[in-house]
Amino acid sequence: MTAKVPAIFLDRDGTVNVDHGYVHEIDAFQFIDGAIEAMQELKKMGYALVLVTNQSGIARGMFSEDQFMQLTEWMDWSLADREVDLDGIYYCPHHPEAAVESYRQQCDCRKPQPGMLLSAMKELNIDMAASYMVGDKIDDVQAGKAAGVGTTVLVRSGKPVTAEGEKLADWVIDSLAELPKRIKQG
Ligand SMILES: O=P(O)(O)OC[C@@H](O)[C@H]1O[C@@H](OP(=O)(O)O)[C@@H](O)[C@@H](O)[C@@H]1O
Ligand SMILES: [Mg+2]
Ligand SMILES: [Zn+2]
Repeated sequence: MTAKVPAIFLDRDGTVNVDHGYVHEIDAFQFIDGAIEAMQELKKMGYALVLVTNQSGIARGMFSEDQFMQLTEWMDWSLADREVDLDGIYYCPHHPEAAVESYRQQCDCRKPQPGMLLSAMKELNIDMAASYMVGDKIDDVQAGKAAGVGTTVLVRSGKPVTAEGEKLADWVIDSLAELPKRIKQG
C-alpha cells in the first residue's frame, strides 16, 4: 500500500480568489495577493492541493455547470502555468432551496457537510490528521472538523471572520499567503 499524503484543502472564493459574490466569469476572477506563491511553497513542502468549493450559484440559476467548468479550466491552467498543479478539484452545485430543480437537494457535499473532503480522502489517499482546511467561513471550518482534518484555518481575506468562527478554528491568519510560514512555525 502506498503511503498516505498530507493535503491542504482550499476553499475557493475568499481564499484563493477575491469573493466578488458568485464569481463565474474569467474577468471577475482575481487571485488574492500572495495566494499563488503560497500554493507553490505548499507544494514544495509536500502537500497535495485540493480545492473544495460550494457553487450554489449553479443551483440558484445564476450560471450553468458548463460555465463553472470553463472558468475552472482557465483557473487550473493559470495555476499550472505558475507551477501549481492542483491535485483535485471538488465542487458542490446544490442548494436545498435551489431555483433549478435538478440541483435542489440536501446533499452531503455542500460545506459544512464533509462530503467533498471525504471523497478526496478516498480518491487521493489523504492523511486527514496531517492535513489542513483553509477557508473564509465557519462552514469551511465545520466541514474540515467533520472530515477529521487535523488543523482548520480561517483567513481574513474573504467574508468577515465571525466570533463563532474564530472560536472554532484552530488558527486565524490574514490570508493564504501566511500559511507556509505558519505551518513551518508549528
Ligand atoms: O467560498 P467557496 O465555497 O469557494 O464558494 C462560495 C461561493 O459559491 C458563494 O457562496 C455564497 O454562499 P451560499 O452558497 O449562497 O451560501 C456566498 O458566500 C457568495 O458570496 C460566494 O461567492
Ligand atoms: Mg469561501
Ligand atoms: Zn452538494
